[in-house]
Amino acid sequence: MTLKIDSLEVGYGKRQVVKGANLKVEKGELVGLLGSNGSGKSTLIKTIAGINSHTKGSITWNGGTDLTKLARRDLAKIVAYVPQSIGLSFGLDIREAVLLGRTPYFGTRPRDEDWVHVEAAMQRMGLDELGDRSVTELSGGQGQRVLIARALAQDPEILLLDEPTSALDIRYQWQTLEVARDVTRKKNVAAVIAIHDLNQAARFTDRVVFLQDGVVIADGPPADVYSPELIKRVYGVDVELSVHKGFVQVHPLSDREHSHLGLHSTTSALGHNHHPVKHRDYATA
Ligand SMILES: Nc1ncnc2c1ncn2[C@@H]1O[C@H](COP(=O)(O)OP(=O)(O)OP(=O)(O)O)[C@@H](O)[C@H]1O
Repeated sequence: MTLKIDSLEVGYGKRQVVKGANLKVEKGELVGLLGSNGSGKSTLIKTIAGINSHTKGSITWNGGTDLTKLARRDLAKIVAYVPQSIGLSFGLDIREAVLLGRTPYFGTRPRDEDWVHVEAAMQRMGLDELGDRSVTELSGGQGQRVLIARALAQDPEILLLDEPTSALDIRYQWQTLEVARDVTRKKNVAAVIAIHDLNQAARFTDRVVFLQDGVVIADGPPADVYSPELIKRVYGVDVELSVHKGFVQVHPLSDREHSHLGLHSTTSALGHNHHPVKHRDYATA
């Protein structure tokens, strides 16, 4: 089963933002969506989630279901979306806010089964102690964890996470990425995560996709895709790469280090645990 995005075009008014993007995500795969600010990551994710509409191309699931044609309730049984910002409803406690993830499944009243999903999701996100607190009392990071729990309670086939760790402290950043990876694997979910931290993406995702100006310019496992040339092209930053505990890592160079090492060096300066990475070259657009 595959989420397939073909030649997708999305804009705001006359301005095109996603300009013919292609992407495939298999069940059980966590794909990191990378790219500079404004490259179109959120727009792409929101379009898959049915929030933005596209002007051209297609978004299909499982060999032919056109996600853009599904009724909202049916779409919500397949796709869960964790937005960048909080925007939680007033007057709800945390448990009720997480229960919103179950609304596609029940009629007027939640069933026992729905509460089981709610409690499990709250526990996963470390919210079980906070269940009765009002969502209006939460810190930014706690609110973000509620949104992730709501998406987990939804028990989706496709999980879309838009920078879910941006408000979290390091413990919950790692916990969230671990949960995203575990849910993807154990529940066989197709997951896309927009993320800025290249090193966390390398650590937790199966594949990374770089978006530049609304177009996918690189797609593959982080160790194959990351290169100083690509990162310079996307972010305008000189970096060197290393491998730490089996994961490719990116180290931005200061001007001084940069002139010392020379342009586009892949030589690690970080000691025994770090080894230079071979990389592909990408043609400039
Ligand atoms: N609601 C909107 N109306 C008009 N333009 C928008 C809207 N949302 C986003 N844009 C524009 O679309 C472009 C892509 O924005 P988008 O939020 O998709 O980028 P992004 O890659 O997610 O950025 P970031 O890394 O900063 O979150 C930007 O130029 C942005 O100004």
